[in-house]
Amino acid sequence: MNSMKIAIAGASGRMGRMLIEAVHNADDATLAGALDVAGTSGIGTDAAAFLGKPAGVPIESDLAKGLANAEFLIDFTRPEGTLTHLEYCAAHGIKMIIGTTGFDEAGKAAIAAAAQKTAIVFAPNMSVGVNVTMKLLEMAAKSFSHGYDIEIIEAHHRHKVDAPSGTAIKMGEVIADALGRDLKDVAVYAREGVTGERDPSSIGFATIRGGDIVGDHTVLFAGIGERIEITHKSASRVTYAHGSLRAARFLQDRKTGLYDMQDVLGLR
Ligand SMILES: NC(=O)C1=CN([C@@H]2O[C@H](COP(=O)(O)OP(=O)(O)OC[C@H]3O[C@@H](n4cnc5c(N)ncnc54)[C@H](OP(=O)(O)O)[C@@H]3O)[C@@H](O)[C@H]2O)C=CC1
Ligand SMILES: O=C(O)C1=N[C@H](C(=O)O)C[C@H](O)C1
Repeated sequence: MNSMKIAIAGASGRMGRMLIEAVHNADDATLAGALDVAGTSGIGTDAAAFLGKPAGVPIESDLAKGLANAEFLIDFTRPEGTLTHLEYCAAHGIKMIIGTTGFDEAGKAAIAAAAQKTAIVFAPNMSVGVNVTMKLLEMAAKSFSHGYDIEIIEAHHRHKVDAPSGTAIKMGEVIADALGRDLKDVAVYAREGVTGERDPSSIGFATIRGGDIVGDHTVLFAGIGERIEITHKSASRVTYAHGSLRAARFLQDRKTGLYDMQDVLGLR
């Protein structure tokens, strides 16, 4: 069996460390590189030192050095970092698993363009549970298409920098698609002051940030006399790391193309 040679971007980050541990524990993967931002304290240190099991892989800021031995890059960083890595990976045929959230339309278009040169899985949430929840939401949205107000509530840790979460936005898109609406037309991201009555076609978002919440998402379908809540709660980031490794396995025999976790998990 060929071991997948995987590099990790954002190696010192919350997800970066979780991914390094997951690669270390996987029978079919080898840590082949690690990237982080120039000038940060981890540069030059062993990427797996925090596990007490050095891997002989230094954290690099130079992409040519950090990706010299890599077939895959798993990237959970920030949009500007991912887009820099994307250009290099597309030029060198390195497959990407992108978990970063917070891209604007131009960033998403750049990822789609790069997927003509290399194979990419791009998803705001790599957990099996969230991706199955997306299917439940599609079914629920069709059933509750009239008479039910739809609100998406998400909660994350105090360090999260983007809002609403990429997962919440994706849930909104899935629901809007199922209802034949365009999320851009119906999303309400904030309410304050005299807002007027709720537009029945709108999809509302509410964001909570606090403590060490890993990631909670609830979609509320509120009708007259009843309400339905579909909730997913992450208790550990390990599910995102394991999903990322499934995505790498899925890309093994693909050279180009843009995929998401629905493709990886056979849920489409
Ligand atoms: N798809 C999914 O399943 C999941 C997605 N995420 C997303 O992953 C991303 C990272 O989350 P998390 O690990 O919690 O964040 P962290 O802030 O803990 O880690 C981010 C890492 O990326 C590095 N980084 C920051 N800016 C750049 C840049 N411009 N270029 C290269 N590297 C950079 C950081 O370095 P430094 O510390 O030096 O700034 C850090 O090492 C977020 O967008 C989050 O929403 C998170 C969990 C699951
Ligand atoms: O930043 C996080 O932590 C998470 N981000 C992703 C998102 O924005 O949806 C996925 C998960 O909820 C954790």
